[in-house]
Amino acid sequence: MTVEAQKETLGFQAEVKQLLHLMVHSLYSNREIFLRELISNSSDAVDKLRFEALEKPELMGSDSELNIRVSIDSEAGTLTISDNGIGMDRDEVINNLGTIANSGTRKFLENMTGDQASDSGLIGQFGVGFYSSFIVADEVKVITRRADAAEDQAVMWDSTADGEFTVEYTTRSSRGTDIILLLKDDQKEFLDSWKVRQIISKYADHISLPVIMKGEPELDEEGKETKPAEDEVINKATALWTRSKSDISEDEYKEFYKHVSHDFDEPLTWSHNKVEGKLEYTSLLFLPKRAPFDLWQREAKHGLKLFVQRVFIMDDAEQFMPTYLRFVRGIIDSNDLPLNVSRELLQDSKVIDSIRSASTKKVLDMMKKLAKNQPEEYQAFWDTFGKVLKEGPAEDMGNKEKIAALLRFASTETGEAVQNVALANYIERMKEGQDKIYYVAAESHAAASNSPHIEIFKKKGIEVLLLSDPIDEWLMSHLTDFDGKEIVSVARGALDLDKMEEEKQTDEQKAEKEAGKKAKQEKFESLTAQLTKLLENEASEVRLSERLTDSPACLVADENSMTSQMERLMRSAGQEMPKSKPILEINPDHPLVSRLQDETDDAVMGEWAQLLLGQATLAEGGHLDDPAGFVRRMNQMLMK
Ligand SMILES: Nc1ncnc2c1ncn2[C@@H]1O[C@H](COP(=O)(O)OP(=O)(O)OP(=O)(O)O)[C@@H](O)[C@H]1O
Repeated sequence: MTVEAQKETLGFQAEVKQLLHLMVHSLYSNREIFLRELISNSSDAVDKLRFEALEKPELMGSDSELNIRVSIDSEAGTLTISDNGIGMDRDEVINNLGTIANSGTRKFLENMTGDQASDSGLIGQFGVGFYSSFIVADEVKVITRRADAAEDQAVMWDSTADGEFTVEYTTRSSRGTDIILLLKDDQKEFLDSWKVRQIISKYADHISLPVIMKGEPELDEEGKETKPAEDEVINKATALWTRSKSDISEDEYKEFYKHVSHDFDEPLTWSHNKVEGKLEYTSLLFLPKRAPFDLWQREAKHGLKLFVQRVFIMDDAEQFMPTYLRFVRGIIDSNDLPLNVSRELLQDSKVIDSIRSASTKKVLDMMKKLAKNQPEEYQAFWDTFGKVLKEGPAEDMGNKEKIAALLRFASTETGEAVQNVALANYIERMKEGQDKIYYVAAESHAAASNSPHIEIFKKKGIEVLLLSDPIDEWLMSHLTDFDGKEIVSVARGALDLDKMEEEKQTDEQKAEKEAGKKAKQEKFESLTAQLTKLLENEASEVRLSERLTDSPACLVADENSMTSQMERLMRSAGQEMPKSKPILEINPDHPLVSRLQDETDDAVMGEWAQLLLGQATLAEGGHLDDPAGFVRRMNQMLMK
């Protein structure tokens, strides 16, 4: 059958042009990676073929020796990477090699500033893939025939990266893809067979497919060929995870990570496990160093690569990792799942549940080990992924204690905004008689560390964890204790700090203190009652505070209700929330409050009540319902 070529010229999507330009300029110093990317694509294409051939063996046909071939034509100045994988049809060629399908990547590119220096740093954050060919080539031709194509029908794609590409029909004798690179004048080093071999061993040892090159022919003294060149397999060509751990070098693990994750950077650490017994599977799990650009996008893909008996089944099998570990990359190779397993089947399978639960534990253990043995690396990891890990206690009750041990917080003890205090550190430093872990949550670190709620804690030298990530209140609502110690907000309920001291006190001292407290209560009884009445629409109660030393007033939540910080969060997340009434606590030792004792004018008292409430709201980062009214009252009082 002859097919008309039907040649058409198409423009690259704007983002592709941007990407090409940026890539050629920013990856120049690392240009040999184009070979890694192309071999990686070929390996994926062969994986896809194997998978599709499970159902349709005719796709494999007689050409079942799957491999990748790299060939050099010094005269033509071309380097060609060929595979006998799945191939592409015309539509696939146009979509895959002319646009960027991933909406996350597109959005990411839209955010580029156009400033080469700062954008260069960003480019490594997502896989550069096929387009990296243009770092070394002036022109790239792709000839590809899909495994299910009619007869020898193939497609040729051709571009010089000048904003356009052409596609036309052509022929290819068998299924698969050739990527033909016409090397730039100053990139002829990639025509050197020795150099290319070196790069292949460096980047492709972990790939299970053989990467083949032609060797040199044997010549006699006169230069006549006595034995033709033979095929040589350049890489180790066994799936890395099937090899024994002691055989695999650190560099091989690192390269494998780059292959599965499309990350440019090395991984932080990894865990390679062969599980035998009731279930048989291998897992190889990596913690990345750097957050992927789409860590916070809901639709972002995540999960592990799934293999069944060495056959690639799918990417992004998110069923193997809980959402709070969505940054983990790697593979699972199971011997127990059927080869025709589908995403739907993964949803409810006992095998998946056990692999997921064991792998989750492995990851948590890997983090624990990192925290213990390489605290600096762990800190960097925490700074990058801590906010994600904080989703853990709510999502995974079973591992709550393990996750809690991995959490890090800012604290009054360090005086810094860095989150580097573990709950275990806190417990070690607890005061004699202290049985609770205290925290304050606010909108910013500054608001937390200057919060009136922690004044008494500072005075008594009791450590308070300072929480200011939006997720913190949510986290704490699921993390009510650690290592047998209750975790409590200093902005909720009554404080019982006195109990701590009471143990050391004589009965007389206790009685004296109790009497002092009682006297104060009585002295201020009518004031608190009057204020409670005046603020009946805004506060559930006005009472004397035990937490304040410097500020005149603060708001506290009742033992069972949400703190105002939590309410604000829920509202900003679009939740309808009835406004709950907080308790207003006033400081009997503050001059402003003692002066109020003498106030006789009811109207003035009303203004004072509003001022106290207003400043307590502001001090914890809240918003006033009537800010102009507050300013007016304040100015009035100042003038007096
Ligand atoms: N050798 C090949 N055989 C078949 N399809 C291929 C081949 N090379 C590329 N493709 C197709 O083109 C698509 C785009 O490739 P490209 O390398 O740009 O991105 P990717 O591999 O999807 O991801 P990344 O950019 O992270 O590498 C691939 O997803 C694949 O569908």
